[in-house]
Amino acid sequence: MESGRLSSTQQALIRESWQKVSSNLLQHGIVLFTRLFDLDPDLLPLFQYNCKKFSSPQECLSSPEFLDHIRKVMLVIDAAVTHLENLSSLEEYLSNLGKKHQTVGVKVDSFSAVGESLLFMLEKCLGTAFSPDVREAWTRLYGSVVKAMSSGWDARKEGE
Ligand code: HEM
Repeated sequence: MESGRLSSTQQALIRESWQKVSSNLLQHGIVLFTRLFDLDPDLLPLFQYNCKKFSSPQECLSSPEFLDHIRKVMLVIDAAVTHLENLSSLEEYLSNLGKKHQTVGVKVDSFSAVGESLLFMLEKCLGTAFSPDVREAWTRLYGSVVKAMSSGWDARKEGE
């Protein structure tokens, strides 16, 4: 995860745009995950707490355990924004996080829908301030996070 891939201008754009999102992480996280289930409803069954499957995205989005997952996701992104200049310090944590997601049945491919949902949420939050340059900066940052998480995947277990 080379922070060199993000220019200092891109880092500034990310920090500035995240300020608005971080004023209410949960609220914006709900926008992200609502979009994610629209894009890929098949992700819903991966979220089970006490072995109970949700019957609809709405039910999932109102469960306290799932709201906690939303907070967890947003805090990981927040940590990436805080460590823009030294993203490699998060590499080991993210690789382990990837491993955990493989264990619960997530496929690496599903992270692209998460990325699209992240951009959707940012656009909703920022409106016209979500310029092509801001989009490009976020696409790069998210790409680095996914790359680090994917390094935790054991290719032999994929598809099991
Ligand atoms: C395809 C999308 C995803 C699915 C289906 C998914 C699913 C899960 C599940 C089932 C768990 C375990 C239960 C729980 O803690 O709620 C979990 C844990 C977690 N997820 Fe995700 N997740 C996804 C994306 C992400 C992303 C993009 C991030 C961060 C960038 C993330 C961060 C976390 C964290 C921090 C935990 C807690 C890990 C721990 O207990 O140490 N998840 N995820």
